[in-house]
Amino acid sequence: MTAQIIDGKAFAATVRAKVATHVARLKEENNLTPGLAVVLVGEDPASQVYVRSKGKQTIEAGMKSVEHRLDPDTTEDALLTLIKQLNDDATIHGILVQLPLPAHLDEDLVINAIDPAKDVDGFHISNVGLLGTGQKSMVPCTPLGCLMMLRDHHGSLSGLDAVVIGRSNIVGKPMAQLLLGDSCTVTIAHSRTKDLPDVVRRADIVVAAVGRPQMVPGDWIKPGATVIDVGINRIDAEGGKTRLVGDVDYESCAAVAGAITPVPGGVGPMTIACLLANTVTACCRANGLAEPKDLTV
Ligand SMILES: NC(=O)C1=CN([C@@H]2O[C@H](COP(=O)(O)OP(=O)(O)OC[C@H]3O[C@@H](n4cnc5c(N)ncnc54)[C@H](OP(=O)(O)O)[C@@H]3O)[C@@H](O)[C@H]2O)C=CC1
Ligand SMILES: Nc1nc(=O)c2c([nH]1)NC[C@@H]1CN(c3ccc(C(=O)N[C@@H](CCC(=O)O)C(=O)O)cc3)C=[N+]21
Repeated sequence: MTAQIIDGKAFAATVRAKVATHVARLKEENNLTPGLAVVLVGEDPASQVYVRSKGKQTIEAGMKSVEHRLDPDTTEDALLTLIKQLNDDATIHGILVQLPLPAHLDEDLVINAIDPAKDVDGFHISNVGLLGTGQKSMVPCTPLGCLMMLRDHHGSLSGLDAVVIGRSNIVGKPMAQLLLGDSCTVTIAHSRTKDLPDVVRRADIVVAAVGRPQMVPGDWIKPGATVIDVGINRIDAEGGKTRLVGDVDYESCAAVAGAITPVPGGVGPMTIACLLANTVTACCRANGLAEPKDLTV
């Protein structure tokens, strides 16, 4: 079997077009412009690329984009002061602090200082708790993008066996919550999991969020399964160049899977589209307006 390619890049473009429609409507009817602030501490080159493309796509959707690039040695107090300013700024509806932060900054403390209503990443403890109990929250962008592609491909996910490889707070755990919410039977695997190949072989849905280039080979995949590759890894390529690969070995997995997301062009673009969608949702909630129903389902 050769897997169907799930085109995250094209899907994300349709989400961004809907976002742009809602942004235009908010401007026209309510004189509102959704605003997103991105905070980057330090000079990690990969992070700078993400921040640039988030900023560009935010503006293309008609929204306000604000970027704060801070020195790598920024103090916790200075960062918390900036977050308070953004919390108090009525023109800013979404705040994203790029992770990971430099080691001298307490990530939990910083994330939990963001107003949960503006926490478009969905990482604040209050949003994590709401998601875990099935209540309305801000849903983390990467898992949300994965869920949208899965629902689009499968229709119902009810009763399917899903394995999430990785248990980070930003991808693995919220991904598992969303799959459980859609009535999958969910297994969360991690670095201590026994017999990972056997665990993965049982899955109808495999979500790989490990951070290890091409770690999952095709012979771990049940024939016909759906493979969602969250990994973004830059590896050396021929001619002294580099290229992006995921956490699964694309060629061998695509030969057995029923469907697979590519890297690049899969989960990454959906993450940014969901970030814009969450910002529109936050803007509507902040102004007591009905929130769009067609953005993230
Ligand atoms: N496309 C996108 O939009 C995004 C992509 N990413 C990418 O997704 C990947 C994962 O990111 P993130 O969740 O932040 O990473 P983390 O490093 O925070 O978590 C990695 C997880 O993988 C597990 N793991 C590591 N090695 C193994 C192994 N050999 N076998 C099984 N499990 C293992 C770890 O287990 P343990 O807990 O036991 O250590 C951990 O739970 C990265 O490539 C990252 O770049 C991340 C965010 C967004
Ligand atoms: N608070 C926070 N929220 C995040 O959502 C967050 C973060 N911190 N830290 C870093 C990770 C990583 N991440 C990506 C988003 C989009 C692409 C993306 O669009 N990738 C393109 C390729 C980009 C390229 O060519 O470099 C693709 O996969 O097609 C990748 C990675 C969000 N993250």
